[in-house]
Amino acid sequence: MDRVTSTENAPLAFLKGHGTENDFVIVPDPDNALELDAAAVARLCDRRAGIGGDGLLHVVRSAAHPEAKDQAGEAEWFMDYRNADGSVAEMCGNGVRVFARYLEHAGHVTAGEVAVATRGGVKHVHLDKDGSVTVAMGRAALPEEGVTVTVDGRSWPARNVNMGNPHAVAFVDSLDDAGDLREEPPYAPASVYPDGVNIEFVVDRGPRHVAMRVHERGASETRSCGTGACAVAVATARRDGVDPAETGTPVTYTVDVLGGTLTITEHPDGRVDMTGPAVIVAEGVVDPSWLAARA
Ligand SMILES: N[C@@H](CCC[C@H](N)C(=O)O)C(=O)O
Repeated sequence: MDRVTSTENAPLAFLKGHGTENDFVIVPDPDNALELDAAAVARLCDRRAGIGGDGLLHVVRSAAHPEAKDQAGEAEWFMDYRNADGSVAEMCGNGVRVFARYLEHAGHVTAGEVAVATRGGVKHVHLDKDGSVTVAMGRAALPEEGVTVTVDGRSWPARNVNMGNPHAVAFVDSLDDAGDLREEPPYAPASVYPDGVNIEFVVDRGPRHVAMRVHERGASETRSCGTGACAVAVATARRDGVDPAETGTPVTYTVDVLGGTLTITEHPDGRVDMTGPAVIVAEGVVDPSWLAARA
């Protein structure tokens, strides 16, 4: 049974937003009154039968959510992130920028700094006056073990990078090498990634400039992935023999995604910042009879 609310089928307010065309259904629920189970999330994210999105941003006050209560002192709002298939993820880089844009849109915060609680810890987001949004993503973890990524019988060595969520970054000759990722999903070993993995395919575009495609865990191919772009920038820096911890100088990569461009800076202490757009495109109400039919 799909469960959108536990007690009633009241109209469900939503917004739609995107960051470099990584698009999200936004569901404001300050008091955590809704019971959004996996099936309900998948219905809302369905591009034909629902609203459509790569994921869903459930906007809840940290104090009202059992997974975020301990972050409430630092961040008033919790991004309860769900993938399009209804699965839960630790972090979403584009999502947290769009989440901050929503908080501004709704009048909960003004332009400037906002702290957002996530399953990957509190993220500090800066809403710039020029419309771009920068998020301090934290540090990347790069386990030494290499992994292999396979698509349709072809394999590439890949770098294992964790940005709070898992990534495998493979350097390829052409972005077309990955083929039709929606038809033929890529594979990376479950022994390394027991909870699944986001897989990025990367080509060089110029000095400190790359382009990527991504197959997201729980969402198939998307037009952008913020945590993925950070993983790609850090993996590319190491491939290029650049480590800010050794040089003492920040390094910035431009990462082109299918839906735009993200700018990623890694600092000498390992912190990674990401800058890109975040846009609210629509808001509305889900038809109560549609909700009722699904309940
Ligand atoms: N699109 C997101 C990542 C969303 C979560 C991911 N699919 C996962 O399961 O880890 C981003 O912008 O980072």
